[in-house]
Amino acid sequence: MSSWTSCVSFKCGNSLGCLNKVPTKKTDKFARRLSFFPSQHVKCMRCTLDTRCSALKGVFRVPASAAARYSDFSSQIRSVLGTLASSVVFKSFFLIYRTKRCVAYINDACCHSTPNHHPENQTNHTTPDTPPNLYFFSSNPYKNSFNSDFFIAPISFLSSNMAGTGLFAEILDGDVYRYYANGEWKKSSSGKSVSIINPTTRKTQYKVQACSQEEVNKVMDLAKSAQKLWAKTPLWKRAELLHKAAAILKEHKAPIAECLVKEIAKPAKDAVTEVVRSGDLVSYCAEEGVRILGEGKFLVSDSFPGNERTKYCLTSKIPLGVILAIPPFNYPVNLAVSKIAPALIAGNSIVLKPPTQGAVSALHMVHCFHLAGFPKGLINCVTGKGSEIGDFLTMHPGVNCISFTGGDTGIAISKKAGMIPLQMELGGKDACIVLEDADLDLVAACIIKGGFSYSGQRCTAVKVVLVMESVADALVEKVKAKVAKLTVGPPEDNCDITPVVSESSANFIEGLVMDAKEKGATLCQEYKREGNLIWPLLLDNIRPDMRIAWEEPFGPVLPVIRINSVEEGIHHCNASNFGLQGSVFTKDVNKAIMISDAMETGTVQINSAPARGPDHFPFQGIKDSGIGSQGITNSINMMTKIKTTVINLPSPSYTMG
Ligand SMILES: NC(=O)C1=CN([C@@H]2O[C@H](COP(=O)(O)OP(=O)(O)OC[C@H]3O[C@@H](n4cnc5c(N)ncnc54)[C@H](OP(=O)(O)O)[C@@H]3O)[C@@H](O)[C@H]2O)C=CC1
Ligand SMILES: O=C(O)[C@H](O)COP(=O)(O)O
Repeated sequence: MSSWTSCVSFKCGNSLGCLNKVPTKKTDKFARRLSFFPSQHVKCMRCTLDTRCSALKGVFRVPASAAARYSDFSSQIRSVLGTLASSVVFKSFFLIYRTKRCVAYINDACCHSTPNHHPENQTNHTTPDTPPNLYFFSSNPYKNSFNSDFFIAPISFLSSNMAGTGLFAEILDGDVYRYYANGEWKKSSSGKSVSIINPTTRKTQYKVQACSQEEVNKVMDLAKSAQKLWAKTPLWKRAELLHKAAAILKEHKAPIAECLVKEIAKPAKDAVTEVVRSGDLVSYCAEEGVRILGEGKFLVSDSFPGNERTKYCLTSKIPLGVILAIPPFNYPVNLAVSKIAPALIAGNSIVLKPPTQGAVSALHMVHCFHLAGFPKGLINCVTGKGSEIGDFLTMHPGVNCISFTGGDTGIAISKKAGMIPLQMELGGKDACIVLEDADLDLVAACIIKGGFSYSGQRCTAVKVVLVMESVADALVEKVKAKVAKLTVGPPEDNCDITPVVSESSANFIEGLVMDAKEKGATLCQEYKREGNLIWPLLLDNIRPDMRIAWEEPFGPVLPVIRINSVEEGIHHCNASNFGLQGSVFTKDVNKAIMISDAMETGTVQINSAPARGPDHFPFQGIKDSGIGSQGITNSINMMTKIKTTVINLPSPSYTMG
């Protein structure tokens, strides 16, 4: 059976100007109306990232194996459109219906060339590679020049826009995504899969292979052999491949972003940003690697007391071997490439274990590296639940270094791992100390961006505000006004606040809110939750006996503690078991430096919210927030070891050195 996935797609764009405003909810309803498709065969792949009025707004995918059943759907789709037309909310479909030119093409490989020069219609609409049963239905917004209301979209149009199709089709086996080993996409012999739940719909969105321990063993062997050859590959060639991977990644930002929207409910625009940022990180890493790995050290012996210059010491950085990379759900692409790219440029191989929520985004990203042409076995990606294969991976004797980002799991890993270098980026309770002289408008803006972007699910999110009592009322009012403007809803609609990653996460956040409420906190907004969606909430008058004063909610709820002195703020910050980032807002630079010195965190931001980026800045946590430092340069260095060669001379030489 061909691995092609057949498609039924529609556009709700036309040249009459109303369609860009059609809320995506309507496309969902439209999907449901197509009830003649059994639900297991239909996935609504809303494609709202592209805001052109003519952009593809919805695609229904039908497995090739089931496609034959729908060969008579043309008349049915017409009748669905007819029904929809009776409803004013389906304005766009109404317009389409009124034209009565609704056409569906079935197995139609005929050519509808597009004479006009609009960029969208530049592609050749001949479909010689059309797989059997490719159904495509779409309105043509440029009917004046095209002289028809519908056209067959080229395969390439779909390929570059949808997860698991076109170039990405080979990573999917039926409805389960494959894992990647030895340069091939594979099905696990375990016969088991792991479901990925869409945080918005709370239904299974994707499935990935549950890799077995035997498969992990095999992957480790492959990675070990591939690394030996890769270490002998010239640095410029390693860099060249990384640049290629970066370009492919950025070119395919749309399907990867689509996965991020579906798997982790990242707002669509932020999802695209994550992919682009990741491509940039990979390129920067290639350049930085060429610079810093191209240099070594030359030492002479006579600088140490009692020595003549009879020894020349050459130092260089060599790879560690196999790097195990484990990123968290919230940046499954960016925090994966921040480990993969430094590892590869430094001559290491990679075994990636993506987070379950985010695994499909990561698999698409890995495919971009595959397409770039890296040697077989150098990059591998095993999927499965961390709770099931995590220990086996982290304690595997084939692993030479672990680069992990996540929560307390990292503390447990550090206790179990062998004598290998560890890079741990863990949780945080990033405090924001606000002094009396601070620019409160700036503070309020930073608190909103820092505390609520991606619904607070960032390790660097502002997680507690420590504000001087004298300005607390004014600040709380300003933040409240901004919270009221945050949009709440599905990630497809680019809302500011989207559902948190899981029901258990939402329950945990709710527990923190209820604890604070019972102990007398002031809820500045009404607490509201629907499924995994929690409305943004500012909690004022938080006291140290409340859990939320210390625990990391990883959600859109932000505690405010009123303080009476700077020392009180510093004390609260330092009493935390976390030490990732902190920030201080004041116009007095001397005070800012003093406070920065006193805060026991890896980074202090002066007059801005905590942030990891730009990605070449050093990034580290102390205490329970981590071990070691990230950031491109530090990660490359961390993934190497120093090798020295000493040339012993028969007699002192002062000609060199
Ligand atoms: N300091 C930093 O840079 C950052 C820290 N974080 C922190 O991460 C947390 C949220 O991320 P989240 O993904 O929930 O974190 P988790 O610690 O739950 O998971 C992180 C990764 O570890 C895997 N994992 C789970 N159990 C094991 C195990 N026994 N052995 C090995 N790997 C395992 C997970 O896989 P699976 O999904 O299959 O369980 C996932 O890939 C927050 O605390 C946040 O602060 C997040 C981003 C950045
Ligand atoms: O995982 C996280 O939370 C990221 O490290 C945050 O990155 P950012 O601060 O650059 O968004």
